Amino acid sequence: MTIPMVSLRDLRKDYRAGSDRVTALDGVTVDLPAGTFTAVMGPSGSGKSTLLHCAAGLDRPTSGEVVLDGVGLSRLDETGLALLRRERVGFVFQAFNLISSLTAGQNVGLPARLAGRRVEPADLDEALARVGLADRARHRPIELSGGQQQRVAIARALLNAPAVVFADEPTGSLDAHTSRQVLAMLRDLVDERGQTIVMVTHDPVAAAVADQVLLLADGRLIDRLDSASAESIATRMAAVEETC
Ligand SMILES: Nc1ncnc2c1ncn2[C@@H]1O[C@H](COP(=O)(O)OP(=O)(O)OP(=O)(O)O)[C@@H](O)[C@H]1O
Repeated sequence: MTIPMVSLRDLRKDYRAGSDRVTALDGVTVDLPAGTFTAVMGPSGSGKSTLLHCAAGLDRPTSGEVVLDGVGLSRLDETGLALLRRERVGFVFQAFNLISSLTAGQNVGLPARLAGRRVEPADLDEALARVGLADRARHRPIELSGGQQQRVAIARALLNAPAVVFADEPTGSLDAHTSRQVLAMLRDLVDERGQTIVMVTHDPVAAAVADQVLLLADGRLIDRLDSASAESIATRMAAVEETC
């Protein structure tokens, strides 16, 4: 039996804006097995980012439970959550969020240094080598292409050997060719290192790289596609958009 790396149990998230209440997640239950690549798709406002944020311990659900790498997040206080995010979770965002005055290597090591940890140069070199940028450690972000900058951000996310990497539209600001390279690299991390990845995307081509695609609509998990092609994902998405 495959052990889930991330379990979402009846996850619900309500936001209050004045007297209005928005239900962003409406009872999502799903297991994401270790060493698999999951894409989260759905129309705008369907709850994708909310799901990612709750699953990663960046936000707390209104009710329900997240179990990440065996740890129930509801029993952690804010310090515990911050520690879990730092030690067990890697983040990759659409905007690469690199510091322009620092080299690629320094960017990769920055979160660990800020957390007060000593970072060995060999670990930085290895993290950059893993994303194919061994020869770019001393380059600043402006001297790197968009795809290379995103790979630096991925190396940064991998430095602590996180249990799960959460990626929010990681290819959203890349062209099709560069996007394919970054996706292929994420796929390799899953296949060769057993990394667990959860990625929010609007792009069926990106989602097709995943092992499973979770489809959200109105905060509910309405479908799960396994090893689906970009065409079948696009067709299913179009049908969902039509009914929304
Ligand atoms: N901080 C907030 N306060 C109030 N409502 C919010 C807040 N964050 C999200 N929402 C609402 O919750 C719902 C889900 O939002 P979410 O950002 O998770 O959707 P999404 O699927 O990621 O959308 P998109 O694809 O457009 O980024 C939306 O109706 C949104 O307006």
